Amino acid sequence: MERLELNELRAGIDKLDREIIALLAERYKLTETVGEYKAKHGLHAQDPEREAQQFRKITALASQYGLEPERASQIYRLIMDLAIARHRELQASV
Ligand SMILES: C=C(O[C@@H]1C=C(C(=O)O)C=C[C@H]1O)C(=O)O
Repeated sequence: MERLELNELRAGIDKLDREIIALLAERYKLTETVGEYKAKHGLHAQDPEREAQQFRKITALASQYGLEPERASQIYRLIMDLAIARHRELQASV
């Protein structure tokens, strides 16, 4: 691989990272609102039924886009765990 090609690949990565961060921030705002609703109504921070539904969707989407479903699941496990931790914080502050 030439140096120029490496730089082009990295520029592509930088562009995608900006989009990923923007989308994660948007997702975070939605989960924050869900967390506030749950805290207000005394609902559990974690919802295993919703998570099972999410993982079915995520693994199907990953296959569709050529990403290993197991990798996508690992990434989403972390994203969801962070949302759940935040929901627990919100519940503790009610
Ligand atoms: C956001 C929610 O809370 C938790 C986080 C989830 C997520 O990040 O997708 C899914 C289920 C819940 O364990 C929710 O219940 O919808």
